[in-house]
Amino acid sequence: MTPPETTGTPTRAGFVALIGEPNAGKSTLLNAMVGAKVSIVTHKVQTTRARIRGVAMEGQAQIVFVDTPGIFRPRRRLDRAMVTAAWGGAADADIVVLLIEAHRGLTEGAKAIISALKERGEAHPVALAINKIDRVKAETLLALAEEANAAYPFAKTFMISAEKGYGVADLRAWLAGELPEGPWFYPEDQIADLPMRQIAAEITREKLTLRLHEELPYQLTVETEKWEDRKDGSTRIDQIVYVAREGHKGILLGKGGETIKAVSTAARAEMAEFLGHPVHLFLVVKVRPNWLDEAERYSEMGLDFKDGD
Ligand SMILES: Nc1nc2c(ncn2[C@@H]2O[C@H](COP(=O)(O)OP(=O)(O)OP(=O)(O)O)[C@@H](O)[C@H]2O)c(=O)[nH]1
Repeated sequence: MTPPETTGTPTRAGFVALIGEPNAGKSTLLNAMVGAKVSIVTHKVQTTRARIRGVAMEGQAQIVFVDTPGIFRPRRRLDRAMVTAAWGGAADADIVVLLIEAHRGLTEGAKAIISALKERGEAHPVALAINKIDRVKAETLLALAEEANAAYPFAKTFMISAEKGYGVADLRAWLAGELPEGPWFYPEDQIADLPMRQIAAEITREKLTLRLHEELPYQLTVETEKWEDRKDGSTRIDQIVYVAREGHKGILLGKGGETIKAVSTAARAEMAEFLGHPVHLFLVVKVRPNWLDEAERYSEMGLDFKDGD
């Protein structure tokens, strides 16, 4: 086969939001499309504000899965307000995939999500994935697909079993083809540990917040620059704390660097606990005056590093 780069196949990249009731199988599906490492991590972290749950490569396309953080987690009936709030994540997405469970059918929760999709006048394509098809008969499935498509004009319907892997490749290939043409968001060698990089950045940010209280400069971001799993079982993590002004740098460093040292110690301990092995953390504070432009760029990408939300 001719390599893609010589055929002139354009690269594609974009964001996909998986939505659905708790237990619909979102994590299992993500796992099947991205790789096991990712959802083990994301399952542990429910409070992180980082929204990237994983990145899958499909041919020349980079599919970035974004989360709808915490919103669909509560184990009670979905009400309108919750569903509406969930769009924080889905609004950033180029494509939305609604997961429903084959054996449960079009539940009240699923209907509430569909109403919200309609109310919003969702402009992006919404695909329906009927999951857990291993649990029902074919006739049931067809009837459910019909019922759901009568309720909403889904761009496409997939019948899948996230657990057994049925239909997952088809869904992924379709998603890849629907994404807009454009350059990839992330270098390929960062994809596997991207969610972990984000979680590590969130941890440092949280420690900064705890330490600095209201002194915390509003314009502050933490980025994980390097992530290196070492042969001795430890991980080296290099992070940059960006501030907008020289004066902020002083606040972060503290007298004789004591503030940043304390933050680093606390953050390292939490990262080590999270990963279950030793961590070497290196923090650098840098001034990036054009931070606001950058923030806009990140928020376009579905990342949310802004303060105060
Ligand atoms: N039989 C069957 N079970 C599945 C399938 N996909 C997922 N499950 C099971 O359904 C349960 C819920 O799956 P999760 O992936 O955790 O669901 P989720 O939507 O991420 O749930 P929340 O994290 O609560 O939002 C798990 O016990 C899975 O093993 C499937 O295709 N077939």
